[in-house]
Amino acid sequence: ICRLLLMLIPPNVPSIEVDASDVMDDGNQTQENSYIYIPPRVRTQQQDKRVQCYEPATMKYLGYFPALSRDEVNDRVASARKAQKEWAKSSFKQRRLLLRILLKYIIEHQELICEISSRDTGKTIVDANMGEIMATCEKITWLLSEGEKWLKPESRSCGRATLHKKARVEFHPLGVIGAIVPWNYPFHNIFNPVLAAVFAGNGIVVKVSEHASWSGCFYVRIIQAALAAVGAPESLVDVITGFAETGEALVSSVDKMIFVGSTGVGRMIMKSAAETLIPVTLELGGKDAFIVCEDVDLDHVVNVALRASITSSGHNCTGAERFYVHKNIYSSFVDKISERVKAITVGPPLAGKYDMGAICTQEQSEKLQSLVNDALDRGAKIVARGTFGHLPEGAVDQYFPPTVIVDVNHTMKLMQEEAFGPILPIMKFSTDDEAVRLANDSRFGLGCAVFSGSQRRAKNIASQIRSGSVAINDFATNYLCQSLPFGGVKESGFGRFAGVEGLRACCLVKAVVEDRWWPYIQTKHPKPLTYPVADNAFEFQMSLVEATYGLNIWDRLRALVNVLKMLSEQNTPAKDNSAVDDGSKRAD
Ligand SMILES: NC(=O)c1ccc[n+]([C@@H]2O[C@H](COP(=O)([O-])OP(=O)(O)OC[C@H]3O[C@@H](n4cnc5c(N)ncnc54)[C@H](O)[C@@H]3O)[C@@H](O)[C@H]2O)c1
Repeated sequence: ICRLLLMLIPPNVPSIEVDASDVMDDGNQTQENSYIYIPPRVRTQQQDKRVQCYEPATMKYLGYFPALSRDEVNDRVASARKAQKEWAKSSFKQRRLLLRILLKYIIEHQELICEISSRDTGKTIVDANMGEIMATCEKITWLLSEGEKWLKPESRSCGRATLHKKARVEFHPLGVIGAIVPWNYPFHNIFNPVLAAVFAGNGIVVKVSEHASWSGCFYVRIIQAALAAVGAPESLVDVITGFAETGEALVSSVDKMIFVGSTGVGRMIMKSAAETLIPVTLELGGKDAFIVCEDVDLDHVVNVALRASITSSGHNCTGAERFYVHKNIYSSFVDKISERVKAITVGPPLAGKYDMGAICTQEQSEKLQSLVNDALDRGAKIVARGTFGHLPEGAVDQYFPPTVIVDVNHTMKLMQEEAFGPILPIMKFSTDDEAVRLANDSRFGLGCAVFSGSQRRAKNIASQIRSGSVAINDFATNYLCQSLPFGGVKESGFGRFAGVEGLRACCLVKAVVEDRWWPYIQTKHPKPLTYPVADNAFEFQMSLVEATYGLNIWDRLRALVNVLKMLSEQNTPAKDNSAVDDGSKRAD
């Protein structure tokens, strides 16, 4: 009752001021663009020294940030390390206040956060709100209510040999965590590792993507303002900009790496981490299956399928990328989804009401087209595409409409490689076993969704899919349950970054034992085992093992009697051990 009453009293959470004047001074995309960015045809690299930022939806130039050198990265990590020494002593009360301040700011500034994300990535503000804000608020709320519970020392049972002990696991901060993150959710991708790391008492330095540095450099101001408000050093959390070299420098200077990105780069991160032997969490690509049995409510599933593949222009690691639909409803599913896709409007998200925005990079747009071309060359057919709105001149190549493709099979790259875009390839299946086989025929294993009118049938299929998560009769809702771990298997990576497992993965997990009845009962080595060991030491040890662990009570009792007998006998210490000088002589 007290808890309930307390919930009715709004907590006194201070507000923070974050200067956004420079980021929002020219945010209206309906205005004439005077400065259009033309990205170089070759991929930008570290030697360019600058990370150039532009709006994917309009190609309007946003500015640049430095590509930090190894020394500069080391300096940033050193500052975070210094700050962490202080923060490690903070109470959970102080850490919760930090989270509440952030939550308050986020809720009061949703529009600002979403517009900035939209400008930097090309997604709509509705998608930004769903993917950036909601997921982050869920994480904060979960940490507020359960974070301390999962980081408190946890009692563990003692074994038979250590009945006189108390055992527990303690969760200490690791130090400074490094995170290298992609561009798809620039707000959430920063907040997600930062919240867990800082709540567990760590410092953290996040290397943002070269394709979403502009927003990242604003979002970190929010975190630093909140740190200042709770009296913590601002350098505890930092955001750094650059390309691969900057990322590599980060890997070699931190105590743990959280990498979220492509499988290829994940491999490189693991190699670099081997040098300093730090733990790594690899959250890599996906090619999630979306299985639809014949007994579903088709209209409902079509709605979910569209969100699963088109949200955030399809830039989702757990986006639905392979649709397997039962042969009995295959045609109706294809017809319904095609009709809906044709009505989806695509355009610059801040210039009008569009369902889907731009593709974040031109490179990504080209990759989507090449996957589609490969499929078409091998006999696939496009049955529906979304509708373009008024596309800004100079940014036309940034748009790729949602595309429904049929007659696909697993020889096509489209069914094997991650697309990370709004493409819906649909295949039919005849039996549940076939659906499982098709879903598992992938290098990736991140998420999966299974739909059936029978919950039991859906669960049965889901249990056979080799993936880090599965949503039954829904899509990716596991990500909104922030108590759950998130991560994959196979080429989707390993380690978990959300939930209890993700929070504890930010910790030095320390096993501690101490005497239960100190100082009255302590470990005392039995006489035959004290140095120099007795002649019957091995016999004694064997009896001790049987008396402690034997399966049969009579054998255990017999062994116990033996143990007691040997203890009571005069234990003759092995004589003349010093004579063993050349390794060949044995004591008498
Ligand atoms: N599993 C997940 O949770 C998850 C979530 C979001 C995105 N992703 C994946 O991210 C990918 C898309 O993002 P991306 O194109 O930005 O990925 P990416 O792998 O190209 O880049 C990710 C980050 O790694 C950095 N980087 C590149 N080379 C590096 C190196 N040698 N050493 C250190 N850092 C280096 C980049 O600068 C960037 O910040 C997709 O594969 C997607 O599935 C996974």
